[in-house]
Amino acid sequence: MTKKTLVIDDAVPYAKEIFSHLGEVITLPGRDICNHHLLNADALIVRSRTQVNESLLKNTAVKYVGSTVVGLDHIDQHYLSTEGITFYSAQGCNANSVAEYVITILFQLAEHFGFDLSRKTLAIIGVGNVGSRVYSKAKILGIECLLNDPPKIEANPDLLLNEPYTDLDTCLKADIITVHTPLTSNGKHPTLDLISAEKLKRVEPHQIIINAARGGIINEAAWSKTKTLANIIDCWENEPYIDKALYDTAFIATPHIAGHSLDAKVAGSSMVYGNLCKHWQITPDKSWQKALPKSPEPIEIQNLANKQATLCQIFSKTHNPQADDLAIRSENHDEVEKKYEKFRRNFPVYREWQQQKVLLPSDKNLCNTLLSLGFRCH
Ligand SMILES: NC(=O)C1=CN([C@@H]2O[C@H](COP(=O)(O)OP(=O)(O)OC[C@H]3O[C@@H](n4cnc5c(N)ncnc54)[C@H](O)[C@@H]3O)[C@@H](O)[C@H]2O)C=CC1
Ligand SMILES: O=C(O)C(=O)[C@H](O)COP(=O)(O)O
Repeated sequence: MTKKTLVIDDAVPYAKEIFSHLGEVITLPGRDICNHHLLNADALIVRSRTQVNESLLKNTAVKYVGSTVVGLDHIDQHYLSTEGITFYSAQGCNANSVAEYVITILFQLAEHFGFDLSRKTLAIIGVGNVGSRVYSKAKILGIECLLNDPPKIEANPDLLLNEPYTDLDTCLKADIITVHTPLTSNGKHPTLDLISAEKLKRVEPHQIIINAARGGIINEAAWSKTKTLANIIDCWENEPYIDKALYDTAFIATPHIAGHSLDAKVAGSSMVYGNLCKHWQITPDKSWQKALPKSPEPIEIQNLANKQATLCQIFSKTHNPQADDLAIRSENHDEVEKKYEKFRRNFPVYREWQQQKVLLPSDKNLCNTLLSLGFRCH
């Protein structure tokens, strides 16, 4: 059997450890992968920075494309299927990471502005892998939610009976609005400009808007002119050349890192690896898992005034999006754009809640909440 060649985005962690037993592994920055690198490649494994389309793949040997992330807007799936190229993407791999980012920020906002989250409504638009995890965590934390997901309701109308699904306009009246849809411009429920300039006119100054899904779902030009209590932006149009006016409005602006926990990245790689082994009918080799780091040191907490403050402290110790904001923040916008990709390519390692142990004083209620959220308590 001839040795296979795999071209892999160098931001795929443990690419060599995981994939080398399948063939020769060539790693390249995702944005730099070009047609000529793929002429003799059997498989291409990407994250979100490689546009996978005809101009990339024409006349190459590639017969398998794996994406270790979730968004599909950079993949021309129609082209892949007409050319008989197998495609797999690691759906759900980073859902916990994004949900933890959103929940941490909600607690940071509550502490900063001095409000009680249990008195606010949270609208979740797009209730798939990420949105449903935001919902389940918010429920555990006593936050009232509204949900919007027309494709999901069409497939399963019974959801309306038991869950707080409603229309988009009602969701847009919630205190906090967070979007978790894909970016799509076709089909029955396109999301490009879903929260349009017209819809943003009805947003009021006490509201909070979060976009950790994709730039373009919320109309950026209109959003930057909309008065809100806080804007949280992780995903932007034209990354890394992000809109200065919108950036200047952000309470927290991060460079598309909500899904960047180590656990999410490794899950993405591992899912693609499992699928490729199946596709090539090769028995998977799990020895790469020895290369993974151990769980982090336990989190020690101080007794704070109330449960919300204590949870904010714990969440922020697992991963603090405000530090990611500071890492790229500058008065000089050109500087922000320069730092944007550099920071995400050298992103500090952090672990999800399921890997975290909290050293707690004897507070049963707090401990039960943390256990329900996936933490371990000691
Ligand atoms: N910031 C980051 O690092 C990350 C961002 N993402 C983005 O978040 C998006 C969501 O991720 P997942 O939950 O894993 O995807 P998913 O496919 O599991 O869920 C998306 C949900 O949105 C719903 N939806 C589609 N069109 C809609 C519309 N017009 N209105 C309301 N709902 C609609 C779908 O029915 C589905 O339930 C991804 O497509 C990706 O663009 C995902 C992971 C990491
Ligand atoms: O899964 C997705 O979709 C995302 O947005 C990823 O978190 C993006 O990760 P990168 O490939 O851009 O590091």
